[in-house]
Amino acid sequence: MEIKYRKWQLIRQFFDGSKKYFVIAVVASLTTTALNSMTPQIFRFSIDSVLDGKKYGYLSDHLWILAMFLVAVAVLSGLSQYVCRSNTALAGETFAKNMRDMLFAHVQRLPMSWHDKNQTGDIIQRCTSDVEVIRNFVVTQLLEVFRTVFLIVIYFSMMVSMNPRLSLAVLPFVPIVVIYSSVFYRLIAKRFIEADEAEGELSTVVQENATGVRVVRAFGRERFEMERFQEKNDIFAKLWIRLGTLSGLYWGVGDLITGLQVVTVIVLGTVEAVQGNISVGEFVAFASYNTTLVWPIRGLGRILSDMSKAGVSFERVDYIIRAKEETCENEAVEEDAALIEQSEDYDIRFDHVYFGYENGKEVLKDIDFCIPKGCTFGILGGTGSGKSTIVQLLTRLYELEEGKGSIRIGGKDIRKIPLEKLRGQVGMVLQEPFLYSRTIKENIGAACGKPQWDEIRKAAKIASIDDGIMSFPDGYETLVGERGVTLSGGQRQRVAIARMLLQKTPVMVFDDSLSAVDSQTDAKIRKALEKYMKEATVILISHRITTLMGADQILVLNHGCIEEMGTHHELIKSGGLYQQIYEIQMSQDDRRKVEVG
Ligand SMILES: Nc1ncnc2c1ncn2[C@@H]1O[C@H](COP(=O)(O)OP(=O)(O)OP(=O)(O)O)[C@@H](O)[C@H]1O
Repeated sequence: MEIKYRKWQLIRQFFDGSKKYFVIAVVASLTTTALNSMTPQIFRFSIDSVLDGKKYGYLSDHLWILAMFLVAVAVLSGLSQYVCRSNTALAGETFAKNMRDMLFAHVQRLPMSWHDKNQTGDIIQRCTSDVEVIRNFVVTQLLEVFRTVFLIVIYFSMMVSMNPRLSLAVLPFVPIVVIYSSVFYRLIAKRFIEADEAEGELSTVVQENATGVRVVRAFGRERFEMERFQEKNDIFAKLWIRLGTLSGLYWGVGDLITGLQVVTVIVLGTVEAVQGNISVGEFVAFASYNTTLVWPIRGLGRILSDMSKAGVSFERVDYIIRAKEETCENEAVEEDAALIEQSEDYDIRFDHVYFGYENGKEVLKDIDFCIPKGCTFGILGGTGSGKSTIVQLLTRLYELEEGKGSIRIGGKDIRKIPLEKLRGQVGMVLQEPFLYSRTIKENIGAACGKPQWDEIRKAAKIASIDDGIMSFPDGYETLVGERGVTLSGGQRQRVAIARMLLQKTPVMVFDDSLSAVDSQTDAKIRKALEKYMKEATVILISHRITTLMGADQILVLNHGCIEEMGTHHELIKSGGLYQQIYEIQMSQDDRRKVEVG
């Protein structure tokens, strides 16, 4: 009950701003139906007047009045049809726009753990084709339901007024067709779910191949990917063929029932006419109402079957909407937000932190350290040791469970800091940074409101990418991505560093973000950064000891546990894991150069 109410609330929200168009469309549609119902009556009067010149007195002598009526009905019907269609389009598009806006805003706020579980292709499909199915049903088909019910009532009243007995013969066909349609609807609903899911899987394969085209080519996986696509495509096609066969059966049986309805009226109507219980004009009008009724009743079946599609699509959209946004829990009190903004103290403290992703495996165990404000803190560790997880927890991309330790910035538990404020304090450059398909200038300024041109240039210079950008014919206006130039891994990382520098956050995280540049450029960037970030707390994650050795403190992670911590010299002296990695990474000559330097 509560779920139904929630869904109803949701539909009402989608209807915001489009209700009046919908109401106008319904009124116009009913007006058209009422006007069209007059046409058979005009035929009836005309035919009976021709056959019996005295039947309708004055009207029988002036048939041109009926002709004028016919023209007036046609004009008014055309007008109301126009009003109906234009308002249906307005209602539909406003409704769909609301849905898309709401979905997009919600997806933006869903936690990383939700994104990990859901495939991009499937999310896209839910936000596009499913929205379209719902729009079509709620606006176009719901309108059709109103029109059909009104049509059945009004046409049937006309038929009863002309010949109740003949009307009784038609009556049983209405529930038969409606019941038959709803049984079909139940039958087909499950098949639609399967077909929709198959479409989602197909979209995912296409999306993965489009984004990972380089990997596919580099590993010669075209054949494998084609087979994978064909397999999904086969399943998809088979499901739709099955649906098509079922629909064919539905329409075939439906045709038979409605054919019987028409035949019944013609046979019984002829008998009634011969017996003089119905005039020829009335019989023609009756047959006309009956034939017109057949299709809308049949259409009800189609709407009901589309209802199953819309129901499935609504479920799929609601799956996204009901997912909890990341700000829902632990929403902070405003005072805490103000405190963190005013605070001069940005010490970062991990207090006995334990963490595992949703698959259950514990990734971090008893992580306990403190980074004093203004410090440069290095994190070294093998692949999968949990380095990125540490910084993802710091920015609450993943939430720490209650009782599994705490993380504090400036003495405030990060769960008590509103996400926007927290992420406004911690800038981050990832190992594989994402760049938008926009110009380089826009990419660098993306994290900042309205950056000045000289600030953009300065950030690019510190990140050692200014020369590279200026070497492109369009300089900073060069488009990046699918429609523009393809930047190398190192160039992308440096553009992302410049973007983060513009944010001017008190805490800066470099998550293996110099991995794709050579050692010399790495050193050059670090030197420029040192000068720039005097006040900032810097967290450097790297596999490369040369990147980290200048840090004030270095934490060595091993399988999610802190192995050791200290300055470069302390760690070398201790003869532990750090020293072993150092030995492996440095040749004798390198070591001498570094140590002397
Ligand atoms: N979103 C996720 N869902 C489930 N497991 C994850 C997720 N992200 C990382 N892991 C797992 O957590 C562990 C630590 O990953 P993490 O990315 O923190 O390691 P890392 O030290 O940064 O590795 P690398 O140096 O290769 O980037 C790995 O075993 C990884 O498979």
